[in-house]
Amino acid sequence: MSTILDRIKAYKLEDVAARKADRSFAEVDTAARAASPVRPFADALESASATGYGLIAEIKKASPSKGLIREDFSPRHLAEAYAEGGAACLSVLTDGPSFQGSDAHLAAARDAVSLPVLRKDFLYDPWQVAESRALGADCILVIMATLSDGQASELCAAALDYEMDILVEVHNAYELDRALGLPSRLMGINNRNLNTFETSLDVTKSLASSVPDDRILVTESGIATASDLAELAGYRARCFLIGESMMRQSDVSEAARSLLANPVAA
Ligand SMILES: O=P(O)(O)OC[C@@H](O)[C@@H](O)c1c[nH]c2ccccc12
Repeated sequence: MSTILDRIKAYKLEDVAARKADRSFAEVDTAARAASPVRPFADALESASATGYGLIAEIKKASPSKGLIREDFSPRHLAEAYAEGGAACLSVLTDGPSFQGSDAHLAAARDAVSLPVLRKDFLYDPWQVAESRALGADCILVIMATLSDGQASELCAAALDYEMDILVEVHNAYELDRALGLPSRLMGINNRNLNTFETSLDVTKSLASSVPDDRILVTESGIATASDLAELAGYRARCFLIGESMMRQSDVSEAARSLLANPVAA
């Protein structure tokens, strides 16, 4: 049976082939090298989480499991509101078919603020890393659940060549073990299984102790309340990637601010 992730991968590979046919690597690489300078993503999380929490606030309109999440959707205004609420970094969905995202959302959000930005999409080909940088992205996502070790290494090498940061994302011990061979400072534990879209904070609780101390642990998905953050902080997570629960509130500044208000001591 094909899973949600299988379906996404199938259309994404077609989409990438079409984009590559349209624009040579040389062209996109030139645009990447001329783009607005990289903003340090991992550094921003490291410094925010030294005393408080490091929040990666996500701009996401819809998802495959929930459908439309937020009607009133201006990436520029949302970026400003998140920055004002204390987010350290932004994450912007650029996938259209499943998340109603777009490349323009990322460009608009990044242009509105000075925060570093993660391109939240499904990357398979170094060409997409160049494209991400050309759009202004400061960090890419490397999803172990959908990549071979070789593909993951290639994506990381391309990101490092542009001096971008890399958020490697894992969901189980096997993926974590593979991810530890990659040159990334950021280790994301996705609480959501991308094949079934089932979400449980227990995923972070069970994997966190296997993440070496020299990696910045980021817990991702399904996080809704200040007590979720406090509970996960008990498993040494101090950086949080949060979308839906804030996107569902009318005042996203206040949503971010209240999650960050009372961090447990580091
Ligand atoms: O909206 P949530 O449950 O707070 O989750 C945010 C983020 O972790 C989630 O959007 C995500 C994590 N990894 C992904 C990979 C692809 C698409 C989306 C994601």
